[in-house]
Amino acid sequence: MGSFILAIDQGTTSSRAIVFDADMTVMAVGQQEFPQIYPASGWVEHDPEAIWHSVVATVKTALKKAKLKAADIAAIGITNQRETVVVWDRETGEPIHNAIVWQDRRTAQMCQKLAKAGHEPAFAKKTGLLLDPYFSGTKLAWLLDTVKGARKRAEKGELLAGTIDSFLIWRLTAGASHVTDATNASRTLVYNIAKNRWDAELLDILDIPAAMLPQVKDCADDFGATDPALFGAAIPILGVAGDQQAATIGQACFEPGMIKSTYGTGCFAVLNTGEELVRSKNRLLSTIAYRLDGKTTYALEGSIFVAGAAVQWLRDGIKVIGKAEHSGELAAQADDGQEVYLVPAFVGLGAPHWDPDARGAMFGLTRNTGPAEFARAALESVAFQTRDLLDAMDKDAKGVAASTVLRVDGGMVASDWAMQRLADIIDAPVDRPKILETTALGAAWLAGSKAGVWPDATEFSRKWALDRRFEPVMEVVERKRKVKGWKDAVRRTLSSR
Ligand SMILES: Nc1ncnc2c1ncn2[C@@H]1O[C@H](COP(=O)(O)OP(=O)(O)O)[C@@H](O)[C@H]1O
Ligand SMILES: O=P(O)(O)OC[C@H](O)CO
Repeated sequence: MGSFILAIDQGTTSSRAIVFDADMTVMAVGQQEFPQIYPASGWVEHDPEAIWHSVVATVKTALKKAKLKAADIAAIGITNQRETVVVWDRETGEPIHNAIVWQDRRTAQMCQKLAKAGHEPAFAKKTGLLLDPYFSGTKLAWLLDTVKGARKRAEKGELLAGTIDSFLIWRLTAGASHVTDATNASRTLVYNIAKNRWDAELLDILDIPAAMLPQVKDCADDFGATDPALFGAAIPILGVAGDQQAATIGQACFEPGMIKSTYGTGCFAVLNTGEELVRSKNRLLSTIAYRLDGKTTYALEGSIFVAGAAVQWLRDGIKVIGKAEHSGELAAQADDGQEVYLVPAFVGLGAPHWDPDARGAMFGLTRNTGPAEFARAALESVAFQTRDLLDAMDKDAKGVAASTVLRVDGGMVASDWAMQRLADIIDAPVDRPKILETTALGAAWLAGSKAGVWPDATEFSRKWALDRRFEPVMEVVERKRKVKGWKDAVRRTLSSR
């Protein structure tokens, strides 16, 4: 057996495969973007075949770049965009529909109906989540309601369902393994996080046949082995976690009270609450941080749907920048005298507002407003939203968030300007680690420690290394004025329902 670890990071906009050596150093990266499909306003889909091909291609690229063979890899760790759901045929492995992506709002009405019927408390108590279209449950119900004959076929055991990890493992193992891990299960709206099992009552409410769901495993576990025909030899899959939980692990947030915030397409702040399942009174999510050796560690999570996506909008939507990395430079040129706010509710608002019907808005525009003010407003919106999450966490977890440094990662943290503004707005230090592939690192640690080639959590935590700390420098008066302006902008953007 080799000593290298391969992480597959299947994200919202691209798939990545990363080879790490036994010292946890990145040796090679394969990356491929795939198309986003927007069939209607607020709808977002992915072609599961495009995802599958991108994963196989990036694994091959990473192995080639690292000059390694499949037999050199000790284990694979998989991490993935969460909540996105696929239904496929057990015999052929073919999906019956495109994957419905976490950002998709098509089940907003279904969620409203369920809430009106009085079901929200049961969902919240058992899953730690809210009745929002974000989660997999109502998306799966929609597929069963909409694709002809799907529910009957699912009842007969002909169709299987799963989040992206589950679909990939099914394909990687040539149909030998229909499994998922506890973190991915905790995002489905039908998994009881206190009892650690699929919940019969919730499945019944959504009319989802239990037979189509995967077996739920620990995050470091035996998930099956890859079909030798794919990469030349069978490789064991020993680690799986949803990408935000994998980033929590990769940032070594193993102690209660530690927080990481990841800035990819969206932004997800996760606070480790230890073995205690903390219930939020401020509309945050209770979720599973990880489950190791049968022991569950819980977290409070704040989920923002648009972070790096606001930078993509600057680049692809209004075309004021040519590349994402130009956004900070442009924002730095903005006129201090103009107070321009962007509330990027392009797909509604997530925590703590949970308003699927809100849509984006800008405030404070004048004749002088130009590209620089748009760029600053987009980057600042990410900082303001993070502040809202940390405020909510602080209330739920009794002052813990206020006393903690924020560990950050994800594509957007490459921007020094955005990170400095984040520290200024949240009024706390922001730590950027040396390894920015934190999500992949977390998945690799799960697989590597299970395979016995990587160290335990304590040693892994010791190796976490700081690249740069951003300290807040903004004047108190300016921060207060800006935060007040933001709150006002959000109030005016929320839908009236
Ligand atoms: N230098 C930068 N400044 C600001 N935003 C950036 C920068 N580089 C990348 N981004 C943003 O980061 C996001 C990509 O991050 P990534 O972690 O790869 O996301 P995902 O896993 O959601 O696909 C994109 O939305 C992009 O606009
Ligand atoms: O693909 P990312 O990094 O934007 O993460 C997506 C989240 O898992 C959605 O919950």
